Amino acid sequence: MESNLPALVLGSASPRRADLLAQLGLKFQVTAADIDETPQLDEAPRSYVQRMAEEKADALADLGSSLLLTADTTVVLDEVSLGKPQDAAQARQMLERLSDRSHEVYTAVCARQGLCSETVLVRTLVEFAPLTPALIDAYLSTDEPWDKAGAYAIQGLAGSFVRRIDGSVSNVIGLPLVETRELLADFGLVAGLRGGRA
Ligand SMILES: Cc1cn([C@H]2C[C@H](O)[C@@H](COP(=O)(O)OP(=O)(O)OP(=O)(O)O)O2)c(=O)[nH]c1=O
Repeated sequence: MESNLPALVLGSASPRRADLLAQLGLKFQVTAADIDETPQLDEAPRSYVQRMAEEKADALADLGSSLLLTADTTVVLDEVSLGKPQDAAQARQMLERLSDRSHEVYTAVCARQGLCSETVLVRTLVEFAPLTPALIDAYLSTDEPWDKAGAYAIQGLAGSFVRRIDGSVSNVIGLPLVETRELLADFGLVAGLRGGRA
């Protein structure tokens, strides 16, 4: 049976995305797409993440008949994208701005097989509690802010920053599981959901 299924490839260097995709109980291979992630002038964050997910798929165009899955996540505050912090000063500034208010997290997921391509965009609203300077200092002394959009990881210590969340948590971590499962089903790949270890 399994040999009739399309081979699934996750086009991502994010270990979080690989862990989330594994939760669907599907076998897949991982390969990273290296693209220029510079936003275009006046590009809206929603358009930006969709373009990024699709350009990651474009960059891995030679995967033959495999079903390719790529994604991009950004944190949005006042209509402005907060990407990954470049240094500690930028990470601090992001966390100060996120403190005591709500922001949006968008993830775009692109599934592509041959000429067939579908992209979904998922939004989660996250409200942070007030973050004191001491708390931000302590957080910056960990590894967590690095390589994360908005300089935080909801799945780690920053889980205690979150007062309220409206929407998908997996979307914030980098791959919305409901929408990804449904997207893969559109391409005939049904989540395994067998042999769980939880
Ligand atoms: C907000 C938030 C982001 N993140 C991560 C998810 C993504 O890995 C990262 C956003 O960067 P992305 O550019 O979306 O992804 P990536 O560069 O890590 O991987 P690739 O482009 O190869 O797929 O931030 C968390 O892990 N937890 C969080 O709470």
